[in-house]
Amino acid sequence: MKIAILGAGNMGLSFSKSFLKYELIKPENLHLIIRNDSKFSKISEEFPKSKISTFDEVTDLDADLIIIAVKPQDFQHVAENFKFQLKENQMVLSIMAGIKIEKIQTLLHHPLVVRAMPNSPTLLGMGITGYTAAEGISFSQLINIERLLNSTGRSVYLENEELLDGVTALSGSGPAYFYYIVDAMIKAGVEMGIEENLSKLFVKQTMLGAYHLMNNSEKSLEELIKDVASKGGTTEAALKTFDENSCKEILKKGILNAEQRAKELNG
Ligand SMILES: NC(=O)C1=CN([C@@H]2O[C@H](COP(=O)(O)OP(=O)(O)OC[C@H]3O[C@@H](n4cnc5c(N)ncnc54)[C@H](O)[C@@H]3O)[C@@H](O)[C@H]2O)C=CC1
Ligand SMILES: O=C(O)[C@@H]1CCC=N1
Repeated sequence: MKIAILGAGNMGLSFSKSFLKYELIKPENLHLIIRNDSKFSKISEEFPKSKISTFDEVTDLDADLIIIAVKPQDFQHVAENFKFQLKENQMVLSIMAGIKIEKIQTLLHHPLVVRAMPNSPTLLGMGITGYTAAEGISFSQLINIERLLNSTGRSVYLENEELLDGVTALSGSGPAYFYYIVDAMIKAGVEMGIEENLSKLFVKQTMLGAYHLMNNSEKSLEELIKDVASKGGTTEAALKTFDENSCKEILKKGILNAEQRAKELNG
């Protein structure tokens, strides 16, 4: 299989590394397409055997799968400035937030589009991707794509494309919410006089341990909270402040706002 990555940024390169790591493609069969020359030498050092071209240089694209990993805001420009024609049997996999399959099909004049929403832990093979496909894509074509996605972590097929905006808001953006909470905890530690490095260690190990406990427990989240929060104790004092300030509601509101933004990105 030959794969072209249109937009070799964070996600495009994470995907590329996973495909090579799990030997799903040969490095010679990977074609990285970049906006301009500025990152050429850095990328060619990382991918010495792969083909690297700038967008304007590509006049013919010899790939079975083209992964579109540019920002949604750049997509229209990209689609209108293709110097190559997509061939009938080429598959397109978009990981752009918000942009619907129908819009991609229309702008690319091409029916074979799969839309996916990964997240940044794909870099470690620990991501999760929700994906859906245009009508007319065969089961075996879909399985091939799923095999690639699974090299970046887990993947879940969704029948209903509308849900992908929710997935974007939940797991696509999710790592940033997690870092945001971790950051607030580390800063609280520093304010209480704990050295920053130590505060980081306490918080990161707490998140790791709590994740595993949650994952290995039969108990509900409420019960797990109860296990930590002793009556009249410290945790209860913290949770009271969170509830008084509607923390959970605010987090939920933010996530719904992310979903709304995904819908707006389709234009
Ligand atoms: N960063 C994340 O955690 C996630 C991002 N996404 C989606 O992945 C896509 C890429 O996001 P990132 O990798 O974070 O952005 P990025 O900015 O790191 O990568 C985008 C790349 O596209 C390149 N580009 C722009 N125009 C181009 C052109 N005409 N030809 C070739 N390359 C061009 C840019 O130079 C840049 O390197 C976005 O559509 C985003 O919605 C999806 C899930 C998670
Ligand atoms: O923030 C964004 O728009 C992209 C989509 C999900 C994560 N990053």
